Amino acid sequence: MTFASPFAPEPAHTHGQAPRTAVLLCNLGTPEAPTPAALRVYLAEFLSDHRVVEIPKPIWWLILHGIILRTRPKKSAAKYASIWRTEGSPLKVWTAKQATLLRGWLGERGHHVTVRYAMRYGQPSIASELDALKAEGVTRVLILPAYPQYSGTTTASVFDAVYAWAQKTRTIPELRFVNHYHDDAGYINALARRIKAHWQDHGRPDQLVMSFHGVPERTLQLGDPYHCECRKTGRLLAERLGLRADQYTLTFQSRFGKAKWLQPYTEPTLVALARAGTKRVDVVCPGFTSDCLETLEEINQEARKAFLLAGGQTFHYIPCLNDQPEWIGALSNVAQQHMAGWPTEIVPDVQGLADSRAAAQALGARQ
Ligand SMILES: C=CC1=C(C)c2cc3[nH]c(cc4nc(cc5[nH]c(cc1n2)c(C)c5CCC(=O)O)C(CCC(=O)O)=C4C)c(C)c3C=C
Ligand SMILES: [Fe+2]
Ligand SMILES: [Fe+2]
Repeated sequence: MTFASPFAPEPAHTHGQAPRTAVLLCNLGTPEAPTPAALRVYLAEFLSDHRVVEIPKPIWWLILHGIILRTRPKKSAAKYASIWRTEGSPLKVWTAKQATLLRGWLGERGHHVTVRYAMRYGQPSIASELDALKAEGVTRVLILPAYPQYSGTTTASVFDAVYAWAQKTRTIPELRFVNHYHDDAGYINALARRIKAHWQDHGRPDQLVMSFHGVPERTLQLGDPYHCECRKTGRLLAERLGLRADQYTLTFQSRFGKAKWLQPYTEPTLVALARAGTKRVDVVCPGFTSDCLETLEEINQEARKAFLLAGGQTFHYIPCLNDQPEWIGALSNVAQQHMAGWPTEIVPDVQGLADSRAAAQALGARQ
């Protein structure tokens, strides 16, 4: 008598194979299309994550399914439609490009490292990409979140998805996790280069606003390091740009729901700056490594409108790091530091491979 195994069957032909290393670049996720139906699927998965919304599950389930998923998909779909590209959602387009460039960057430096990207919500999922890496013979995986600042709502949720996959997997690859790189010199340098290049072409603003995605203020009280890490990124970036404290402002955007979130809020700050007579602001979003809905629509459309309506004269949005070479270099450095001790040269173990194949065949195992 045989029982169904709780672990998915997997090929035995990788037994004895030399270690092979991969980097999995993990980002948030995005809807499949800018339509209410696709938004409903995306938001249902995203907002059901207890890491993202910490309200007790039964109460939240009623609010989510009774109210939010009936109204928000249509509104959000219209916003996504305004930024959608022929190739798809900007977040996915940029993340995919970063993975390709990172693979090339590491390859040119003599490392045989596979690089793939995955999305925490939607496709390609973290589980499907880890399965694909295993099928390619990868035995060591570095999980690299696309978030420089650690937050329980984002970084930890990526890790949850990896652990959930591992719990269903028989042969788990060696895993390493990058928690954060909010103060990495390469990352700060890439941001500074981005901003300086903008100022070379367009002159300087009266005020530089550094806008980070917000989180509920309660997460800070409960010990989440996110607020501190955003502040540190902001301070290091200002130092790198030679800005005085009165030349920049750090704010938090994308508030969701009625609770207090980290302050100051981005849009009210921009309105207050305009009312106080600030003529030109430049807004940069250092916590977002790819342009997405929150930067292209919320900042470059909505916040721009609010600033100009309140009497501001000039609004510049400085794009995210996206495919900037200095940024890809910084990302590759972060990855390499975390792969220390992991050989990244492939040395095929031909005899070991033949032995394990023969042994598996003799037992009738899957090939
Ligand atoms: C409900 C609570 C939310 C928390 C907490 C939150 C934290 C958080 N989010 C990002 C990065 C991104 N968020 C994006 C979109 C987005 N975020 C929320 C809600 C929370 N985020 C929602 C509901 C949405 C979807 C859009 C909408 O309906 O408003 C995106 C953009 C995705 C895209 O497809 O372009 C990013 C990126 C961080 C970094 C963060 C905490 C630190
Ligand atoms: Fe968000
Ligand atoms: Fe702090």
